Amino acid sequence: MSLIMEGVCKKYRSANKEFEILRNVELTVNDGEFVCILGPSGCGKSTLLNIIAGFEKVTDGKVLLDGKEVNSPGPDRAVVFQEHALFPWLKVIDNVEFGMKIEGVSKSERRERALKYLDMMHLTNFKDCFVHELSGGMKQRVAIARALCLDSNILLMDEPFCSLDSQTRELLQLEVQRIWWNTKKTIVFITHSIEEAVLLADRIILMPSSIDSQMKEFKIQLARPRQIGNVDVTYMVSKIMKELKKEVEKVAKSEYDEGWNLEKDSILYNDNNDMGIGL
Ligand SMILES: Nc1ncnc2c1ncn2[C@@H]1O[C@H](COP(=O)(O)OP(=O)(O)OP(=O)(O)O)[C@@H](O)[C@H]1O
Repeated sequence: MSLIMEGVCKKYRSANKEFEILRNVELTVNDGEFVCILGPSGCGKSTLLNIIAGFEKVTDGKVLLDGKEVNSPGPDRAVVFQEHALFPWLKVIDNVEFGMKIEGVSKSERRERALKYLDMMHLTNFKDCFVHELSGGMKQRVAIARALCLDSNILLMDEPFCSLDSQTRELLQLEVQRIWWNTKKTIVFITHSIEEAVLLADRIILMPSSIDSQMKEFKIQLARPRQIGNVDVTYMVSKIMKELKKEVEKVAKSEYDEGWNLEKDSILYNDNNDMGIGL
């Protein structure tokens, strides 16, 4: 399923003030493509994803899924959030079945699909547990299984691994690559981690700090599965890091003062800062 954003603008109004978050966003995600979205904090990544999900309305422009305009949430899009958002009073399997129940999927089919995706996420032995009995990584795997069960064509993921430790994160990055490989779903994935984006994406979109600037795009044409530390991965990470640093610096300048400079003012870049021989 292809996704097209045409001239998308988003403004929020609060206390009689208007805040322009997105201006004339043009974005195409092809059928089966894995796109990661990077950008400095507050640049509008979640807003963009929420618009695609149908949780937020555009102020101007439109979002098309296979040519059909998106105005509200729908079964063609499943979302995985930063926090797992599971129901603590339901068992794992009931959490996974919940979305399908809302959609009116029959009981037997619900169970069949839930077991299939719990198996895919290596959670079969935990299907009868309650949420508090699971680790953070397991909870997020349940959330992914719940999203996959909906059999949507597009999977929208908003920093799904940001609250996990690095080992669990690496495991889930592998799982997501495997799922994408097996299901060929179109995935839009927001992250703050350049490494994560380079490991996962076919294409990375770097959102600018200012709505006056254009988005930048990086094609990641590396063989999979990709590994952190691989020379080509490291090269792409440093290339994108340079661009992201510029955007982060712009945000810092606007939040601190115009004279602020990453190289000059950051303790790690300043030769005059004696941090001791232990560092
Ligand atoms: N409902 C809302 N009403 C008013 N302003 C909002 C609303 N939602 C988001 N914003 C503002 O829009 C801007 C973009 O927010 P958004 O969460 O999309 O950014 P982000 O790039 O995802 O940030 P982060 O990386 O920190 O999660 C922020 O300045 C935020 O305060």
